[in-house]
Amino acid sequence: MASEEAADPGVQPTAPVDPVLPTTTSPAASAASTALTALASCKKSQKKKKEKAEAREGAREGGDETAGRAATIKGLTRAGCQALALGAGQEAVGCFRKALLLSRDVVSPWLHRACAFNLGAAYVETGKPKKALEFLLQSQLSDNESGEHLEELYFNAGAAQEGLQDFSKALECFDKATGHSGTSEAGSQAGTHMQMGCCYLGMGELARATRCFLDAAQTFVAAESPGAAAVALSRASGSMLQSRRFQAAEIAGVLAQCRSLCETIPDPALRGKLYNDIGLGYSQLHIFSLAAESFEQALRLCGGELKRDWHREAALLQNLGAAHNALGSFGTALGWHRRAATLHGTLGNRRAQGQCFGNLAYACSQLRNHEAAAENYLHALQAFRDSGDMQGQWQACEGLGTACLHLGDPQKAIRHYQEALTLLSQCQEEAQAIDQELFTEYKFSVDQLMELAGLSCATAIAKAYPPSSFTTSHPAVLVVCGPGNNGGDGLVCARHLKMFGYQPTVYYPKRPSKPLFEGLTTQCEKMDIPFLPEFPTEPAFIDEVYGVVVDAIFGFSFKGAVREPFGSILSTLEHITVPIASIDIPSGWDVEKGKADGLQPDMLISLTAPKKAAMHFAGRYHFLGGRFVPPALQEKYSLNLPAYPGTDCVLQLT
Ligand SMILES: NC(=O)C1=CN([C@@H]2O[C@H](COP(=O)(O)OP(=O)(O)OC[C@H]3O[C@@H](n4cnc5c(N)ncnc54)[C@H](O)[C@@H]3O)[C@@H](O)[C@H]2O)[C@H](O)CC1
Ligand SMILES: [K+]
Repeated sequence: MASEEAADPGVQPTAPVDPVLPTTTSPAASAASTALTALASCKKSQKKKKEKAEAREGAREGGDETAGRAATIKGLTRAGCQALALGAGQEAVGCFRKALLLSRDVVSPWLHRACAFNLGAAYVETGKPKKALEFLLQSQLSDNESGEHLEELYFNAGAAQEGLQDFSKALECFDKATGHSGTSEAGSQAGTHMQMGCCYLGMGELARATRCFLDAAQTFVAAESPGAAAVALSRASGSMLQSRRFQAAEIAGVLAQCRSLCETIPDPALRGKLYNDIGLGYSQLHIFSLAAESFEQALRLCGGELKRDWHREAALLQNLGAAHNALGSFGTALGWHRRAATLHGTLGNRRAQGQCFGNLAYACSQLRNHEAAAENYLHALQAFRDSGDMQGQWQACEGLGTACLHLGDPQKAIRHYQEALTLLSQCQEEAQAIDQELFTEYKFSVDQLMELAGLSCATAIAKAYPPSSFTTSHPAVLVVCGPGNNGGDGLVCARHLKMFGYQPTVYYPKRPSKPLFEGLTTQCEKMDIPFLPEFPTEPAFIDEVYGVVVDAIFGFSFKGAVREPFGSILSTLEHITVPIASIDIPSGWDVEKGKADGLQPDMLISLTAPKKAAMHFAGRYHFLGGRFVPPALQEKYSLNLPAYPGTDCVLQLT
């Protein structure tokens, strides 16, 4: 079971994840670490740069400037460098700013630019990319500057653009930096590759990101920097896992290389962090034996009593327990679960403690100790109640019900199962409550949200199925729209697809007579989007004419057995071979439980947040769209949504 997610005590636990150290698998985490890496790299080049600036300044000040002013600039520059080296970014900014002001009265334009560069680079360091760019631009060096100086300038400008999440501009700068890197050390070239990898991650281009990280790793190995090389490999494995386009053996190879480099890293903290990331990587690959070994190695490096990282230790204990559950070595798992639960309890991580109790209960039930299982499910239930985790609560109740059945108390089991059902329906009601609140409290209108939802769908489709990937003569898309808002999303999606250069055709058999839907229909008609009078009954016909089918038939309000004409439509769609992109939920699926013998779309675009049924989605592309839930509402309902990259309206989840 996942330590970051609710316990799933009734089923085989899934891969563990680390609640303390986010991996690079979610764009949210990658964006955060992008910024950190950028700053860390800058720091190094910064230091080098300040030293050079000092040297240059010393060499050129000459007799033209008053000796006093030049000496002050020199002193300020040195103080700025020292402040940077000590991590006092603000202080450094203050020194460099004063130096820049003084340099304005100095005749040497070169000196002025050097001071502007220092200030710009310090702003990169302090996480103020906009300001950084302003001064870096003032420092434009001339063409006859040495390549190394230009490399530094472009590197910092790239880091600033990256900070502003303008990844394509950042990549342009990094590209220029590598173009001027002829004589620079291999390490700095590899650093630029790392930054480029982070940019590609931010853009959701995972294969390119992987290539950059792997290139960086190779260069770091050649430069005998095992720590940096291992970090690069760890990032590479993260993007490979996220992209789902790589074979498990390839990813395992990268993890193994990373692991062997770890042995030579002297810094125990970095080694521990990397072993943990490697363990998470192996867990995602379901290689739980190597995951458990890696977590144990990380655990041994958690630090001595004085600077022990208790939070990391708790996460590692939890992950170790989860890995042993997954291996079926329940006897071994018990000890890890108990230690994890105790430590999380001491640290006040009540929800994580509930997850550990849930895992412990599951292990006990597998060992047929149903009394211990029931006791631990009760502890889990209480912890989930305290932390407001509804999903955890119904799962614990379900586990309790099963334990009671085994203990020969069917009446008690029924009561627990009933409670589980009530909690489950409350989860569903919660999703509807968010929906309601968006309209009533936050004063959004349906058409506003529908526009954003439909735009997300068209964007995700364009990302997964670019026109060049179509085997039909035109990028023809069939959009099948149902009678509710899901159908409305489909109409908006069709309109945006047309704007993106696709050739959508709509089938819309049940049209509500409401201004919203009538308006959307007219908009499509005015854009020359054809509406089919009949649905093609032959799956082969659909396969021949269209490259993608958008399923906008039913969303989260679908209930019961499918009524006509949608029953026949869905039966036909079940037999087509071209990819189906389902909006919000594959139509015909139970919102919670899915439908094993129903539509099996190639793509799912979850709106607002993935619905429970999304767990059963087995297609290639899962996107999240509908970037409109205000932060306060996300917080109120503990949505824990991953961060969207930059200004994108969609986020690729798998
Ligand atoms: N707030 C949001 O997150 C937004 C979600 N959007 C989209 O809206 C749908 C949910 O829309 P809703 O109108 O509530 O319902 P549906 O489209 O799922 O369908 C209701 C429609 O279907 C009929 N129906 C129900 N069951 C059956 C059945 N068994 N057989 C036949 N017909 C059935 C019912 O009578 C209604 O007519 C959500 O999933 C998102 O896609 C918004 O667009 C943006 C905001
Ligand atoms: K749908």
